[in-house]
Amino acid sequence: MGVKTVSTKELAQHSTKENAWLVIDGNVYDVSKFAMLHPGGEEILYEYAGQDVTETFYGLHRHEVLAKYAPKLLVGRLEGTGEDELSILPFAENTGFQGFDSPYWTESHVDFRRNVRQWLHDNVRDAAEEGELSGKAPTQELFQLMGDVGLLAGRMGPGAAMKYAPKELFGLPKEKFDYFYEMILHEEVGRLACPGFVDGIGSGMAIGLPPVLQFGPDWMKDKVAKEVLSGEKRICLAITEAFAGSDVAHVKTRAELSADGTHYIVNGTKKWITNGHDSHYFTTLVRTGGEGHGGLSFMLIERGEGVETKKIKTSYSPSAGTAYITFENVKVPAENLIGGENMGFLLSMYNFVHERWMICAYINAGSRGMIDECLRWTQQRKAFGKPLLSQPVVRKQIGEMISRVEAVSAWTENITYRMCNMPYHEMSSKLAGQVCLLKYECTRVAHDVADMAVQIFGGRGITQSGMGKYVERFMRTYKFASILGGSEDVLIDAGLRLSMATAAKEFGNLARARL
Ligand code: HEM
Repeated sequence: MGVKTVSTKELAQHSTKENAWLVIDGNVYDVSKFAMLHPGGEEILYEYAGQDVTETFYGLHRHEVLAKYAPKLLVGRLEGTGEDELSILPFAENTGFQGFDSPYWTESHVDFRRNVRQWLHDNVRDAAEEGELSGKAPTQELFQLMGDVGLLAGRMGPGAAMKYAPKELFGLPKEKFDYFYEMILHEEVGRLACPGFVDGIGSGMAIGLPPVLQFGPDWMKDKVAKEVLSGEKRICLAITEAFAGSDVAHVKTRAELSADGTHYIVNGTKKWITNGHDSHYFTTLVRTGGEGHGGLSFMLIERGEGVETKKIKTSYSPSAGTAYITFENVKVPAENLIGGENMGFLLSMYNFVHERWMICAYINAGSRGMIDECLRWTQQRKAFGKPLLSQPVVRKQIGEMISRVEAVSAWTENITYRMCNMPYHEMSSKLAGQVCLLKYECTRVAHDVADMAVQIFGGRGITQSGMGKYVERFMRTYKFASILGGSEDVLIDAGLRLSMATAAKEFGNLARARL
């Protein structure tokens, strides 16, 4: 459960020697007993009892002080400063959630976001912080909770997954669920700012289950989607190899069909597989035919004999379960083939639009979170006798962050609107180029935003605990978004090529002549 919310009235009642509470960064600490042990003296703490001492505190202590004492002294969070509430700082939320009109966001979306944020705060935030630091995988209990509330199905998006979703997702009837609601889910998990853990709670599923849902046989959908979306089991997408990252056509893992046609024997390795270490199922790209992209197929491989997974240490928390996978003479029933032999490359392209769009929503939330962090910090932190925010050079940097984030958010909304208005197969081809370019720009913005945020936070922006910890984490991990799901340099080129191809297909010879 989340921490207790302390009202300002309750805080005021704890302003005596016997009952001394202090506020630092919105957290309320009980220092009544600690005061006599305080190296800086007892009386000084009583003097400030019942008050917000954030500024004074940071003028005298290092952040580690809090990391050490907070667990013992923490009472709760002061009302109005909660991480579960919609921020009123300009641009710290999408402005459609700050009282401005929007063609996309309605009251229902506002309620939905509030409900999701509150639920994540109560059920996930503490586990996420803990898991991000310890590297432990999210628990089975948490997966089941997420299944019950529809968070797992919701992160798959509207359409096929809704068959396996509960009747309501965070109070919204599932029939009303569309890509804008889904976008809120990705943004809100992104906002937890625990990138490794957040990938651990379903990123493998969000990319590994779509091939099953879109192209798998009915038995597979009903069994696997039900188990995964209820939180009972885990699935991941096993495409990349040490030999082939974004260059999918060079995948080497081989599947040989047995002489009687009943099963395949799979041999090979996969690398950088998100959630691979803890997955029960692997949606795997294998070579069933000749060289190049025409010889690839997708199949569902269940963990069993011959399947080995080893954790890879990456820049974010091992709670993501990023794995190196070895398939050694793994026997896979022929019925586990997804979408027909040698169709794998096409199928993998088909799902990229949704995957890349999802990464955009997620990383934009991270970039926006940096605006929030910087606005809070620069009002609080004084340098050369005045708050940082009163320095034009600091305002220029934050202004630049805001302009860039607002631009990519608006572009993401625009594409989301298109997704809501075309069937899945159409969006997978028509929006392919647009989403490549969108993802390129979102992660470029994240790069610049991370850089500026660290500059603004100074030493704290490179410190893993204390005020700058989210900035440090963002700086250390935003690159995941720019590499996973197709790396930036590949996407900027593919974006234009695919858009040209779509235009030629759509408008035929006329377009070709003009192109
Ligand atoms: C939860 C609240 C607090 C904790 C856990 C805490 C803890 C500590 C610790 C561990 C030190 C030793 C020096 C260090 O390691 O940085 C220290 C020093 C000090 N503290 Fe606190 N403190 C708290 C609140 C405050 C407040 C509110 C004030 C003043 C308004 C204050 C004033 C001082 C002073 C003046 C020193 C001595 C600094 C020096 O030697 O340069 N502390 N505190």
